[in-house]
Amino acid sequence: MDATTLKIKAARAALDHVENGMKLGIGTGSTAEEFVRLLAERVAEGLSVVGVPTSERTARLCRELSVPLSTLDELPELDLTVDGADEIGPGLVLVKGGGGALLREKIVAAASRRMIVIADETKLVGELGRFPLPVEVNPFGLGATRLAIERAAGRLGLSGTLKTRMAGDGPFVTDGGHFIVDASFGRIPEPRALADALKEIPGVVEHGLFIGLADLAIVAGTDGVRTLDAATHDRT
Ligand SMILES: O=C[C@H](O)[C@H](O)[C@H](O)COP(=O)(O)O
Repeated sequence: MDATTLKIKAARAALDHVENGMKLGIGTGSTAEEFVRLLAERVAEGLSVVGVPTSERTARLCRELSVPLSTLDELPELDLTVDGADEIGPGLVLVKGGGGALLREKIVAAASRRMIVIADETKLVGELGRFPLPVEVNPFGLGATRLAIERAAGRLGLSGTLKTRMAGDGPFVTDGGHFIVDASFGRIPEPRALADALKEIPGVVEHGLFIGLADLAIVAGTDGVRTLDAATHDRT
């Protein structure tokens, strides 16, 4: 079974949690886009929902497919956010931001009563950190911020390459006008400690560690679709 088929299976299972009248946070990335496509089919059949997109890319797709959109200014509290992830670790701690949308994704997830993460089984890991951790930074003082990230990680026993994400000839620029530093630590045994340390650096706008935000993970594999609960990170 190819990755796209698995992403569609996870997205379809998430749709079962969507109810008429819901205010939805809508994630970013290839898996979230499968969810948008399926959601659009249901909307065309009469389902009434309104979505808050987590990126301009997702907003464009929603508009193309006639999924009604709003903003967190109009709807500051959402019922459910459905989004993908780059890694899903124990306790449903996530690494996100491979598509550069982590800041809006985190704001939207935090404004939602529930967050469901959807993924194919390759995203499930025993320990986070194989996927480089995206850190969104202010362009001002980039060099100093990179050094501060390196030192903060070092104090936690972490080392690795930091790369400013590029898009063509220049740095990749997020929807919020920031840069992304991808930090390849290889392993993140203490996500909370790293998250706290990163948040103390003034140039860091946000990081891709999502802790205590996901309630449920729907993970599709060749053996079927599993639902993992945040409390147990186990089959429910
Ligand atoms: O910034 C992007 C997001 O965090 C995505 O949800 C994440 O990168 C997973 O994307 P995909 O479903 O394409 O693997």
